[in-house]
Amino acid sequence: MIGDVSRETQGLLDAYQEILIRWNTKINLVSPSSIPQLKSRHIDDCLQISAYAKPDKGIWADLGSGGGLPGIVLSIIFASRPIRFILLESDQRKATFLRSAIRDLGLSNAEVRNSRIEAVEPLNAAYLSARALAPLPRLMPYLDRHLARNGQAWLMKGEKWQAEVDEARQHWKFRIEPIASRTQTGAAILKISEVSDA
Ligand SMILES: C[S@@+](CC[C@H](N)C(=O)[O-])C[C@H]1O[C@@H](n2cnc3c(N)ncnc32)[C@H](O)[C@@H]1O
Repeated sequence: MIGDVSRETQGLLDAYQEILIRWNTKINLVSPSSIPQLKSRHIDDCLQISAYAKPDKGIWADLGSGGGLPGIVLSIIFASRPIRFILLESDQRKATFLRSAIRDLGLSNAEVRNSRIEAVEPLNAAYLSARALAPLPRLMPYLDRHLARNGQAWLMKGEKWQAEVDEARQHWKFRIEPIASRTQTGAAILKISEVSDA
């Protein structure tokens, strides 16, 4: 378990996992082989962000949400804050899943855009997240498009994160705070802000 959550929040996290498992038999939301470790491999992984991010208000854009990781997990955790979660997902079936899960969980703070990230109007998001979407050099134009000037991006990266940062630095200036993952050796959560062209 990462972080203490209320009984109500835990109930929503449990309900989300049940919905995800049910839909995963029809749509590949997460790798079927990872289902037995759904909590440790996926939910706790995403909960790490909530241990560090302290969002106060504004839009939180989750790019390439897929099965709702971390978008739905964070909208559950931050349900009592004045944050509006916008989940961007280009795959129609996954977007249908996300809308259904949001409705079933009663998450009034979350909405889905079934569109490509690069086709959505700039969101001016105070917060942004992405997990398993693309290498950092390909994420940077998305941050440039959707992150507000003083915004923070929370990117969940695998063990090659340092090489991705070095490559991204060739074209972009940004401030970075890497946080070692507690769920995957060598992986990191990158807090990125102050993005501009190099
Ligand atoms: C590998 S999955 C990761 C999903 C989820 N974030 C997770 O950690 O399980 C990447 C997701 O991003 C979506 N995606 C990829 N490129 C996209 C784009 N340009 N715009 C919107 N969604 C995109 C895919 O449809 C897919 O659901």
